[in-house]
This record gives sequence, C-alpha cells and structure tokens, in this order.
Amino acid sequence: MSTKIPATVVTGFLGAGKTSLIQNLLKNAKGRRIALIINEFGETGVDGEIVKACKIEGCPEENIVELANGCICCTVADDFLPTMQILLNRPQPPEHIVIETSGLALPKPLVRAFNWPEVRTRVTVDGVVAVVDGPAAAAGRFADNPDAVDQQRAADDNLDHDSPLAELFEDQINCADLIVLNKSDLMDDTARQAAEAAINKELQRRAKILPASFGAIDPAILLGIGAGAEDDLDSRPSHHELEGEDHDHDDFESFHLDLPQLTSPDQLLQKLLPTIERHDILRVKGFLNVAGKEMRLVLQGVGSRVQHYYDRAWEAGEARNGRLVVIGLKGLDRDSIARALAL
Ligand SMILES: Nc1nc2c(ncn2[C@@H]2O[C@H](COP(=O)(O)OP(=O)(O)OP(=O)(O)O)[C@@H](O)[C@H]2O)c(=O)[nH]1
Repeated sequence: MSTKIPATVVTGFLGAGKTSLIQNLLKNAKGRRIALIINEFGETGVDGEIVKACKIEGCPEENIVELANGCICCTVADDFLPTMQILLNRPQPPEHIVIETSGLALPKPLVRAFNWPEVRTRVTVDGVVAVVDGPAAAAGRFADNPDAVDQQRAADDNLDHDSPLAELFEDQINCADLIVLNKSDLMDDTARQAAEAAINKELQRRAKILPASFGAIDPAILLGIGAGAEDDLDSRPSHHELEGEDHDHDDFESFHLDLPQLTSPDQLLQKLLPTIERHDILRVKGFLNVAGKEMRLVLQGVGSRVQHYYDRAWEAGEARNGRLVVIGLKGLDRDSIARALAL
C-alpha cells in the first residue's frame, strides 16, 4: 500500500474565493497536519498574510509557504519543486499539502510537475479543485464575446486566441476533479443555473459541481478525492497544450500603490469604486492604515464588488504601510489610476 502524501491543487480565477476556501479547510481540518503553498500574481503577497493572520490552530506559520516569483505554472522547476522537497524533508512531513495557484495560473503544468521523480515517489495529486466565481460566470464574464474577439483580432494580427479570461476559465475547469460554484449567497436560482450552464458549456470531462458560499465545503469532500491526477493528464484538456503549455501572462498586468494613512475607509472607497469601473480593474487587494485604529484594514475588490474588514492588530515595530495590489488586463493606465486614488 502506497503511503504517498496527498496534495490538493486549488485553482480558479482572480478573486473566485480560493483563499476563502482554504481558510475554511484549515479551520476545519481537525488537527490534520496540512502544509499550504500559496502562489500569487503580483509581487506583493496578500493571501499568505491573510491566512497567517487567522492564526489557525494546527496550522502554524511555518506550514504556510509563499511563492511570489511569478506564476507557479511557469516557475515549477525553480520554485515549486525545491519548496516541495523542503516540505518533504522536514523531520515531520505534512500529512496533506494544499497548493493555491495564482488566479492566472494553468493547473495542468503544475499537476504534470508531480511526475518529477523526486516528487512522484512521495506525493500524489489527490485532486484538483477549481473555484468559480458564480456571479461572474453567470454574467458571462468568462465567456467569449464573439464581437470583442473579432475586434481584438482585427486590431492585432498576432492575437489568434480567445479572450484571456475565457481561456483561463476553460483550462481551469477542464483540469478539475471538483468544481466549486462559489458565492452562492450572491446568486438566485436563475443566476445559479446560468453559472452552471456556463461551466457545462466548456466542461469536457466529468467533474462534480458543488455550490458553496465562501468556499465552505466539508474537508471530508475536498480532501481524499483520490484522483491520482498526475497519472490522468490526458483527460484534462488545455488550450495551451499546442503552445507547449506556455501561456501569456502578458495578457494581464499588476502593480502596487503605496497609500498614506486614511482618515476613514470611505475616503478611499469613494475614489476606488469609480476607478475600478472606469479602468475595468479585475482585482484589488491589500492592507490599509486607518487613523486611530489599532487594527490593520484588509481591502478586497473583485470587479466592482469591494469588501473591507479589520483583520488583526498592527504588530509592535511593524511599519503601518498601506499598500494595494491592482490587477487588470494589459494596458492598465497606471498613472491615471494612481492619480485617481491619490489621497
Ligand atoms: N459574497 C461572497 N464573497 C466571497 C465568497 N467567497 C469569497 N468572497 C470574497 O471575495 C473576495 C476574494 O476572495 P478570495 O478568497 O481572496 O479569492 P481568491 O480566489 O483567493 O483571490 P486571488 O488569490 O486574488 O485570486 C474576498 O473579498 C472574499 O471575502 C462568497 O462565497 N460570497
């Protein structure tokens, strides 16, 4: 009987709810020793910081490893494999490994990396979980708009692919064993059906679709799928196969903005909401320093939906720097976004 350590790959577009799902998983892991590898797009790590701030029992900070040097699917050899080896060579190796890929990553090259000899003998991919932003799928955010694609192609002869959002969506769900239709709390029956239809239209393999809010899925369902995905790559079609799995991060870009102390969250929100709309910003996230508050403010924006909450007290000696990561399709007008958000 093999005693390979199971690993779960969590994929899904920017802001779909991957970190929320993992937080919920860790909180309900009932003492199971889970190591978490987090990869983010953009040079500033926010997700890892948020999970660490939860101080989840049984998940000490040293079990959370952040890979911030690029998209995990393109840096497997440099980043991911050495990290895995360090985890596996610990005196007490993890009982389960969870990998949160960046919202722009292709899961398949990562799954393929589990066939590397040093990893293959000790770990198996128990399952690939794709988290889908239900309301965004229902609104057709990941569907190709034929007119827009034609216009893009007309404007640039080199562009021979579908919209980058649609391609990622298709690759992510078609690598999955379990698809989490997240943000159910924001969907009525019609929206849920539209989201499921959007998934089924592109899904080319059998995968269970499970609705959830904030990724709250019983760990007994998430873990222990037993897929052995590294042995089953052929049933996981990818757009990027023909391109040697290369994919174009140049379709997206990210930058960060340093922000001074706020008098109140509203001071920023009033400027942020119209700026997100005007520049079609896909994702904003980060930490802010609010005058008179001992706690750090987390700000999370997915499209035009923005949330904020205080997560933990600033620590003694910690610089109370406000910083937001901004992600969008290539061509973001950084200067005018910075000007619009200047305080
Ligand atoms: N209403 C609602 N909000 C959600 C749900 N799941 C996540 N969110 C919110 O959506 C935002 C993004 O959630 P994350 O869990 O950080 O998403 P992510 O996929 O990890 O994001 P990236 O790592 O940036 O790609 C946060 O503000 C969450 O609170 C949900 O089921 N319902």
